[in-house]
Amino acid sequence: MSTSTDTTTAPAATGKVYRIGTRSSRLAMIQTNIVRDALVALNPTATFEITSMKTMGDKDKVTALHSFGAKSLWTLELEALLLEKEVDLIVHSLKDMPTQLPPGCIIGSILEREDPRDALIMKAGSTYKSLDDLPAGSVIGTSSVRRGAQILKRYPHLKLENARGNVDTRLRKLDDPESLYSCIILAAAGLIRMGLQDRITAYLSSPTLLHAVGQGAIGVEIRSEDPDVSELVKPLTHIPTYLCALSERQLMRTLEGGCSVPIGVETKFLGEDGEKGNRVHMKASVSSVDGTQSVEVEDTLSLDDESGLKLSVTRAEDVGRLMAARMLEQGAGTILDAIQRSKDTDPQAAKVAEKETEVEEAMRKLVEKQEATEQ
Ligand SMILES: NCc1[nH]cc(CCC(=O)O)c1CC(=O)O
Repeated sequence: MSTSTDTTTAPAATGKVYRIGTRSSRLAMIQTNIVRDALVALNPTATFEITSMKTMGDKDKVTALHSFGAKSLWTLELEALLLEKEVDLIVHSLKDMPTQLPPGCIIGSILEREDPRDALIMKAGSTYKSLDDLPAGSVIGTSSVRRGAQILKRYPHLKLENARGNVDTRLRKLDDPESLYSCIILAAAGLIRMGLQDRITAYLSSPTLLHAVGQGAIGVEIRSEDPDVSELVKPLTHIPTYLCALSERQLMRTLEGGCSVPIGVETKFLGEDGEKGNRVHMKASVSSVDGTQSVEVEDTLSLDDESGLKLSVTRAEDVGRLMAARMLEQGAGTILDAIQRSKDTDPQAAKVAEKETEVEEAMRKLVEKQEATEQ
């Protein structure tokens, strides 16, 4: 396994040492530095080391894996390091964290969300300003079924083409005069954090495009049996982001039968509002891959339970579960089943299934090893 370690804080004589795991992409490193800087500020005598690595998602160029959202591509090898105590915490884009974490791993903290919207980026030198301006047949670079499905719904005359690679790579491919792309769509959050906000031509949001579950938030994963690290990272949590993220992740958990589907969301924490109490406003959609069918729901729901307990985590998850149930009542199940079937008959499905089996096998070994060390 190729990892690199960089110690930038001088060890304090009495301080503890914590190791932070991350992917090695530029965005992942920027987000890890945000977490480390916040930890250093709160724990000036502790030392934080960063261990970075390439995950399967960084290495594997099989587009189908990504468009199908094969599980744990970005997280599994890092979770192995966590369970083996090679690192004490992992910094992820929350969007890339599966809704089911391996046994022994939990979310320790969710930091304040950057702008969660998607962003439209025109090719360098383009005079077009919005999706509406693009002539029929223009090519949008995206490998995301969520983005593709929602775009096709409103812009059936536009064409989608896969665009793989990290943010810098995708921008380079877009600007290559030889490339087919008129534009690409990326998360605004990544661009903003990388100082590339100048590249954003337009922000996309409902009704055109609902963002991904967890988009724009940073998640910190820790061992479930590590009260010390749990206490360390807890103060980094931004409560409104945390509650919205829990609702979104529960919605996804309830809808997906293990496969990744075009689910879009927009969630807003409305805060303490006198008699109305703490509420969350959620919009959610699920679309067929070609954009011809979709189910959308929207509501404002209370987070205060009957006992008067404020801001309960359980209630946040209930919101997601309830919204998912409403979507299923309105026929989301038919869309989800069709996606599952197309996944099974896709020529690349065998390759995806093979990779998923590999991931599951690796996960099983990891858990077995973990259980053995606990006995
Ligand atoms: N692996 C894709 C990924 N995961 C997180 C981000 C951006 C940051 C975020 O959404 O939190 C991206 C790139 C993108 O969608 O543009």
